[in-house]
Amino acid sequence: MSTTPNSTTAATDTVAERPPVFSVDGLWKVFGPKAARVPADPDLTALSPAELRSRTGCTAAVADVSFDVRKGEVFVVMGLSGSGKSTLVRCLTRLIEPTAGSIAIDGEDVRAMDKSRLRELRRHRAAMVFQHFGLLPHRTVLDNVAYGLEVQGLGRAERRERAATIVAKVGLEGLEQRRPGQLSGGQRQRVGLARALAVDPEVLLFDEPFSALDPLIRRDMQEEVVRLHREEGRTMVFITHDLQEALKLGDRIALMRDGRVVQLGTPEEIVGSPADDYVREFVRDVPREQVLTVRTAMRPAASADEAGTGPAIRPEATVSEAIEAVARAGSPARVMTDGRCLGVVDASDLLSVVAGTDAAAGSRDPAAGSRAAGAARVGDGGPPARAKPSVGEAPATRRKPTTPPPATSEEPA
Ligand SMILES: Nc1ncnc2c1ncn2[C@@H]1O[C@H](COP(=O)(O)OP(=O)(O)OP(=O)(O)O)[C@@H](O)[C@H]1O
Repeated sequence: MSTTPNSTTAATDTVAERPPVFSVDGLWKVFGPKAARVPADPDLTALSPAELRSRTGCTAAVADVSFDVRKGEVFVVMGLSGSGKSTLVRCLTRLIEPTAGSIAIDGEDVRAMDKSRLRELRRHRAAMVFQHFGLLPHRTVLDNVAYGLEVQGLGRAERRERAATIVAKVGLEGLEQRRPGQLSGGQRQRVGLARALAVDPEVLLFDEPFSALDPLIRRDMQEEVVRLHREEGRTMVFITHDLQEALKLGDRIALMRDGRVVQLGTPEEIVGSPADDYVREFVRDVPREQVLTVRTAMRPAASADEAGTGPAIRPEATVSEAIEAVARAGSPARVMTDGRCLGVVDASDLLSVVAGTDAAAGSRDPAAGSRAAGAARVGDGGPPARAKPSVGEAPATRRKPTTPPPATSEEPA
């Protein structure tokens, strides 16, 4: 099977330049009586959730949401319980029928799909990994993974061979003949993941897959997702209510509140330039130095001497890594790319990022800043602030903030 769905994507491009896989525009899902009148009536759309409920008996679980999920990105939908995450992601494949708005996958109108096209969408193009695994209890691990291939009509020998490859890929080698009841929660989740992967979908949709797992196993699974994404560059949409998980996994995060996307941006944009007080409060306790990059902190070199000496660091290195480099060298560091010095950072620049006293985090980079609020179409405003890792490349600095690689060589690591 092909395990490199994005192998045609140039290794050097950025996520923002890639075509959208999912394109969502003005999407609404309203539960309740005469739901369709809500999106169409400006008087009703202007109401708060509580007012809408008392006036109409309706809940707008998704309210005028627009975004693109781009090829090869991990797109995280984050928000507190009841903010509309599951409803939004279920609308993508019409597991929940939207009330209004448009959804396209690779340009094809999802809302216009007939039953068989929808089945094909869910089976082959956008496979879902659920929190409660959805495994068949009487089947072995191997047969659970092969199940989706059986549904696709593949012969027994071929599907078992393919399933065995995927089982090994998710670290379950040796457990092929066990039944789900004989596995730990983490192992069961791996089977769920393997089953979704087996059909080689263009997009993997994860519905809070790890929230029932204990913290260590959860971290394991997060790393598994990072590894899979690094190796395959598969497009992923990941629901979570956990900010740390969102920051760790997401190339971009859509932060939801009361059915609306209050901000959509890279982890750096969300932490460095919160769109409003709600987001600011949400990210208040995030260690900024582990999320913000030196792009945010750098300033122009004061002299040719400053531009020519000092340790070299990559623009996407975190502030935390830069602190280490500057502390070791005892001098400002140069932010280098392709042998060019983009700027420099000294201890005081870095400290102001940590303290949150830098003028407005992200303001030094014209590409930075929030690009989304409310109903505005989001994510189309050009490249994200942080240099995006290309497909197949590990964005290891952000994802493993506690073990930064040394970043002090002349050739930035
Ligand atoms: N079938 C339904 N009928 C009526 N209201 C619903 C239905 N499903 C969801 N809702 C409401 O829609 C809103 C969004 O629910 P949703 O499950 O999408 O939130 P969520 O962010 O995924 O929450 P959680 O993290 O708890 O799963 C909530 O107010 C919920 O009560």
